[in-house]
Amino acid sequence: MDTDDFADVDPVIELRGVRKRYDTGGEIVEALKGIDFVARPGEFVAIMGPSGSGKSTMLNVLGLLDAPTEGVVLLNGRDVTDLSDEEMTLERKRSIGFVFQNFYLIPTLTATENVEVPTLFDDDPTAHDRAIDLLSRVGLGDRLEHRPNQLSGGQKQRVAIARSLVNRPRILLADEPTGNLDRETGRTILEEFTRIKEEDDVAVIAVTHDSQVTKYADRTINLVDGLIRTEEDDYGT
Ligand SMILES: Nc1ncnc2c1ncn2[C@@H]1O[C@H](COP(=O)(O)OP(=O)(O)OP(=O)(O)O)[C@@H](O)[C@H]1O
Repeated sequence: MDTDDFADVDPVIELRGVRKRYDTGGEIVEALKGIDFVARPGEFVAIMGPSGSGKSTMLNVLGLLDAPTEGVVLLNGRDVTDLSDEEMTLERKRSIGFVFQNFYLIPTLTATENVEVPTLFDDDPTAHDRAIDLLSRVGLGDRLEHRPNQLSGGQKQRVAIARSLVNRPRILLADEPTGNLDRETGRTILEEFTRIKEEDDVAVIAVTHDSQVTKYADRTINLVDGLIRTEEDDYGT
């Protein structure tokens, strides 16, 4: 798909004029200083930038984990900026999956049970089969009953990816997804992201310091001091 094709697709998430200020006991830190950003289904966007430039803050705002101080967040075209915490949690659960650098798997649960965790309160009889299917898709069909300490780093990250997809999100947010992995394992995770965006039409957005990630991304946003400084795409424009 080139940029023009993407321009016809409605954004799944959009930030308009987003500012985020933190008040740390009198000292005001402005982590985001006016961010305009759009992600569409089926694209992979990398967010890079120096330490303290606002990457995690931006990811938290995109993930509805943190509300902007100013500006608007649109999810599937709907303004979700002023929703209550409860509504926000529901929207997050419906539309957004998270993958973190440290995997955050529960050590006492098997791979399948870990993938099922986000569905635990849903009384959804299909969740178990979906968990098995997702684990098979990420190449762990023969590791279903393994616990995290019986899995390699890359396998743990793949369990975390399967878990992030169990509620069929439209957006996958990843915070340093290759940060704790060797280069080759990181590559398999990035190939997984590519497959997910293509097959499931998910928007994948990853914060990273790893230049390998940008090779797989369709676009790379560079944040500097709370602002998008440059944007590069791989569409040849
Ligand atoms: N909860 C918070 N309270 C106060 N200040 C915060 C908070 N979270 C972030 N900040 C500040 O906002 C700025 C941006 O932080 P942020 O974590 O978004 O940067 P980052 O680009 O993700 O950095 P890193 O690459 O080191 O993780 C920094 O100056 C940071 O100190």
